[in-house]
Amino acid sequence: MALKSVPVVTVDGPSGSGKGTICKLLATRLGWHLLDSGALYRLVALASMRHQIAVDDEDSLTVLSAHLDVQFKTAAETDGVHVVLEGEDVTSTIRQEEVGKLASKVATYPGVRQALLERQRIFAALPGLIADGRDMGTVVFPDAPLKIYLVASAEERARRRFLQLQKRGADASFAKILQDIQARDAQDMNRSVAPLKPAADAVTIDSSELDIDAVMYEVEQLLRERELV
Ligand SMILES: Nc1ncnc2c1ncn2[C@@H]1O[C@H](COP(=O)(O)OP(=O)(O)OP(=O)(O)O)[C@@H](O)[C@H]1O
Ligand SMILES: Nc1ccn([C@H]2C[C@H](O)[C@@H](COP(=O)(O)O)O2)c(=O)n1
Repeated sequence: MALKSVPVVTVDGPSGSGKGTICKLLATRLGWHLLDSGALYRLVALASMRHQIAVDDEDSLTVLSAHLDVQFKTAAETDGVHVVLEGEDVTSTIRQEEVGKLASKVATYPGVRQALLERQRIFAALPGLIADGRDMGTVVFPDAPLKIYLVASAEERARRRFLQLQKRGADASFAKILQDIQARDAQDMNRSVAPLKPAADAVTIDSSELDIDAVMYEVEQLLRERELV
């Protein structure tokens, strides 16, 4: 009897384009698994801070990535997935801006990326996987039947982050957020290994002028066209 292959939908794109939002909604609607690959790079960054590993010590960062003690806990009684690093719940800590910036830096190292590759691939399980990241369609799941490249202008992404921070009551400067987004784009797009770029067979969706429902509508159309639902 032939084994049933696992359908994977990849969603790649720059920071703040809405990947996380769309992937969570899709995974919930379809009842599929969800891979937040950025969380893995953020975990390496956080663990390196805690173990005082220098940001330029690629060898130690590679060893750290290969032995990362992490659990993703989904419990019916909790709200979504909880990320546990070395026994401690770090779900909100890994979302901090400084952790994201360091994640983008450690993600430039080939050894770190290689160490995390298999950890990402094992998320592919029936009934299907929604994979959120920068290299899901190009490197991690090159055979995925649907690849989406979600973009939005840097100004619109900065506006969304600004609103998000304002809602949380955080002090935020639009100019600084825009500058950080542009710096992160440059680092993620220009690294030599697995840079952020659309896969040759990806469908690009520009969400600059689309709300979340409109993006979901386009994605669900694509799922139907590819007979994935
Ligand atoms: N189409 C949209 N229209 C308006 N706001 C949006 C849209 N998509 C996402 N947002 C909002 O933009 C913010 C960033 O979205 P999200 O965290 O999903 O982006 P992301 O691409 O996953 O970013 P990162 O890669 O940095 O984790 C959130 O506040 C989200 O609610
Ligand atoms: N597949 C991935 C996912 C993430 N990264 C790096 C680059 C990002 O700037 C950083 C944080 O990601 P986020 O949580 O903001 O999506 O991690 C990567 O290189 N490859």
